[in-house]
Order: sequence, then structure tokens, then C-alpha cells
Amino acid sequence: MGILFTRIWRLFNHQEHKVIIVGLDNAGKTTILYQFSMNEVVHTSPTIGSNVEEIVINNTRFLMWDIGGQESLRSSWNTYYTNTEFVIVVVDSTDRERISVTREELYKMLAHEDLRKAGLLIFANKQDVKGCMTVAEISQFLKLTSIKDHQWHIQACCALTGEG
Ligand SMILES: Nc1nc2c(ncn2[C@@H]2O[C@H](COP(=O)(O)OP(=O)(O)OP(=O)(O)O)[C@@H](O)[C@H]2O)c(=O)[nH]1
Ligand SMILES: [Mg+2]
Repeated sequence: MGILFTRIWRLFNHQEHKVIIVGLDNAGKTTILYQFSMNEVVHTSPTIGSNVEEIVINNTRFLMWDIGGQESLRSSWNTYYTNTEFVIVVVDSTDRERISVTREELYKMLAHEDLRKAGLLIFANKQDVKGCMTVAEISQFLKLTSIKDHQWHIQACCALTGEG
């Protein structure tokens, strides 16, 4: 009976949660995607367009879209927004010069109608590099406490080791 129920449950519970991974070029988005999906550090080159992988966590399926972050590609991020439930913003914690660019892109995104209900996870990546910005600094630079209309969380991480 239990097995039957599980099978029926699986049959109906085939919904996938759409996640997009955005952030400036070189932030570590693709490295994070493959750390999630294969538990491996892959050799990456700058993403033109996107990569997509399905990952399953506790029987919940996530479709994760890793989108190229180069300047010329940012204007097309919005073509990925429809039905997105979670936005992961990856920040290169060593890149102090461009944190203001990340902030601009972040608020542009949060104002988009299609992301009205999306939850926000910010990865402060490259925490292995000495002298990088801390989670507290990044939170302050991004003015995260001013975000009232989205649920958000910031997490320190290192995509090379999978920590965080
Ligand atoms: N030290 C360090 N390097 C990292 C980390 N994560 C990624 N990198 C390196 O950062 C570089 C860029 O990583 P990618 O994952 O290709 O960056 P991306 O955000 O996908 O870049 P685009 O596709 O151009 O938007 C690579 O050389 C990675 O090995 C990390 O946690 N620590
Ligand atoms: Mg990439």
C-alpha cells in the first residue's frame, strides 16, 4: 500500500521548480551549477547563452538555468524569468570594483513583474580567496535589508570546494 501510494504520489508530483542562476561574468555561476549537479569542479569558459541541469534534492526536482553574465548578455536575462521560483545571484566576493554593477542588476531584476513572487538566494562566492568581501560587507553593499518584497538569504560559499 505504501509503495503504491509512493508511486502514485511520484506520478502526480512531477512538478519542477525553476531556478535561474545570474550574476556578473566570472562570478562562478557555471562552476556552482556543476558543483550542484555533479559534485565536481568542471573547467569552464565564459557562458554564451545558458546551461541547464535538473537536480533532485529530497525528491524535489529543480530545473536550474545558469545564464551567461557578460555585459552584452545581461539584457536578455529577462527572457528566462517566466515561471521562475528562485533566483540565485552569484557574487564574486573578490570583485569589489563591480559590486555596484551587481547591485544595479539585482534591483532591476527584483522590479521585474515575472519575478514578483520569486525567492532570492545570494551566494557570496570565492570565499577561499584571502581579502575577499565578507557576507556582511556584501549585504551592506547590496543594501539587502532594504528588500522587503522578496524573501532573501545570503550564503558564503566556495564553488571550488562545494563549501556553503
Ligand atoms: N578561487 C575561486 N575561484 C572560483 C570559484 N568559483 C569559480 N571560480 C573560478 O572563477 C572563474 C569563472 O567561473 P565560471 O563558473 O565560469 O563563471 P560564470 O559566472 O559562469 O561566468 P560567465 O559564464 O561568463 O557568466 C573560473 O576560473 C572558476 O574556476 C571559487 O569559489 N573560488
Ligand atoms: Mg558561466
